[in-house]
Amino acid sequence: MATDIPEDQRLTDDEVLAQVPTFIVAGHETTSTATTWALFSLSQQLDMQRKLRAELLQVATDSPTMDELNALPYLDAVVRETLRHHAPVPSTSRQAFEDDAIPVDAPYKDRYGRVREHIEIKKGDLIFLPIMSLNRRKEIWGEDAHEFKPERWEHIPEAATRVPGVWGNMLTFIGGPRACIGYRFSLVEIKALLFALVRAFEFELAVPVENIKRRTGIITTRPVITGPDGKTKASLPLIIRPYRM
Ligand code: HEM
Repeated sequence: MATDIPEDQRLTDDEVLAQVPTFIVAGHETTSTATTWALFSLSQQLDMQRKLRAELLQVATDSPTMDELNALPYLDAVVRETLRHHAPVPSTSRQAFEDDAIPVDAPYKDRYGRVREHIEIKKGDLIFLPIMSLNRRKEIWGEDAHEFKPERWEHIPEAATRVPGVWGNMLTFIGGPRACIGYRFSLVEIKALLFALVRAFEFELAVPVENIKRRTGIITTRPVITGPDGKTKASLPLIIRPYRM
């Protein structure tokens, strides 16, 4: 690899190759799943799809720069809301290296009815992090937390400003030293995909929305439908028409 850095700091060819699966799973599936969910929500909320298209059509070029994409407020709100509402990685876990106490926002009752001021954990405990549930928490986002509403990003609630995620007042890319390293890249990828797709096409669901369920695999959560054979498969059937002004 690069010959202008000291040899002991260079990656070997094997080390470079070993990154490929990580980038395919961590980088490709997550971003494509996020874009799929964005199209799912925009196909249900045609007013939002039209509003987004109107904004995108004001851009004078078919190949905008990253800065041009990032300057589009409604596109930004749609991407934020997609990643909040449909967190492609809906949960993860951590294991405690040592006994510890996790601070909580407000006292709570444990399963024995005792009031607790923090969560006690022991070395080795596994801690499940319900990313999507936290992203949709009514105590943070209000009564409409379970709705897809890009407009909420015009004024986010005060409680959301305290969410310790690495990006966007949500836990979609988690936080701390092992947060997602690819989130900036992913955000601009999703924006570029939606820019090209929503400018050129109109999207509508091809099956009743009740037929589309959510299934979580090892990492990502995707839309699935049940086929005539009774088997579910990852799919989002859409009717796609070229957009004519
Ligand atoms: C919408 C898109 C994405 C989502 C929702 C997402 C989400 C996440 C989450 C939740 C983690 C933490 C996993 C854990 O430790 O339990 C993570 C880690 C990671 N992500 Fe992403 N990611 C996305 C896109 C990307 C992209 C585009 C790349 C690379 C180009 C990437 C590369 C990585 C890598 C390498 C890690 C491991 C970091 C570490 O352990 O230090 N991700 N991602």
